[in-house]
Amino acid sequence: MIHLHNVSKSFHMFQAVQSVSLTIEKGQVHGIIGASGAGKSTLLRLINLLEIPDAGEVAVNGQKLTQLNGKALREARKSIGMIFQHFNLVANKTIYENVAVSLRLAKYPMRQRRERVMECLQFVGLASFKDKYPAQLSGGQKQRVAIARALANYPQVLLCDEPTSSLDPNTTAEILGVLKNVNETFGVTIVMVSHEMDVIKSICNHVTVLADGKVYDSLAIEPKGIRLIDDNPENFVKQLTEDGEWDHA
Ligand SMILES: Nc1ncnc2c1ncn2[C@@H]1O[C@H](COP(=O)(O)OP(=O)(O)OP(=O)(O)O)[C@@H](O)[C@H]1O
Repeated sequence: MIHLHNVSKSFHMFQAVQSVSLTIEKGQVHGIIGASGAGKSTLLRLINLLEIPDAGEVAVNGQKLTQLNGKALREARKSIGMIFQHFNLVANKTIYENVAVSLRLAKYPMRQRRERVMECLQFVGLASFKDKYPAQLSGGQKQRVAIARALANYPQVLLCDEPTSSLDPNTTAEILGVLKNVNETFGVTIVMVSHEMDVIKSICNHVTVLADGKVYDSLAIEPKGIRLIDDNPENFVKQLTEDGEWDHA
């Protein structure tokens, strides 16, 4: 489904990604983890050619993206959705318009746009928020809108760049639940960058560990499931005053 072959990317002489080869099979929830600066986001952005590689080959759905440009690349990108840490919603557009914009850009048939927007908002549980603006939503709700927008064009791949890093633990769990549902319901292959081991272990069934722009290891794992925390204030106080809590750090 996704094949990277000897892909490299430098920024001003600094090699952020160095000759990476990686295969991600259809239907995987594939995590990418590593230290800050390891090249995780750059690697993710190389998959849809948001970053153009200096060398190497990127193929998605059997299409060599690195051999495409202009219209053909835009067309191929429709099958690759993306979400970001800071949601990237358009502040002065309603929730409805934020999702509709991706259909407009993809020249989705005009008459069917409304139905498709509402289908996607329903999937993420936010149909009743359609006339609100991003500033009126919580972080978790904004990320759900971003997921609806990314799903609008029926992608086969969803790239997630630190999708839960701005969220509290229980909202993180909620978003991970939505992503798992996207994978299971539509068979969408998910590639998720995160620096949080708990996030990676919860839903990923394959993980690539990056170090200094190179693949350190790539392995199959058994997802541990999504863990909710008790966010009752009593529990916070209890945890703050209990001995041995530092072990959790
Ligand atoms: N557009 C850019 N211009 C210059 N340098 C860049 C650019 N994008 C990334 N880099 C550099 O490339 C290296 C890898 O960055 P990248 O964001 O891919 O790492 P990361 O593993 O995702 O890090 P973090 O977890 O901190 O986000 C970093 O040293 C970064 O400063």
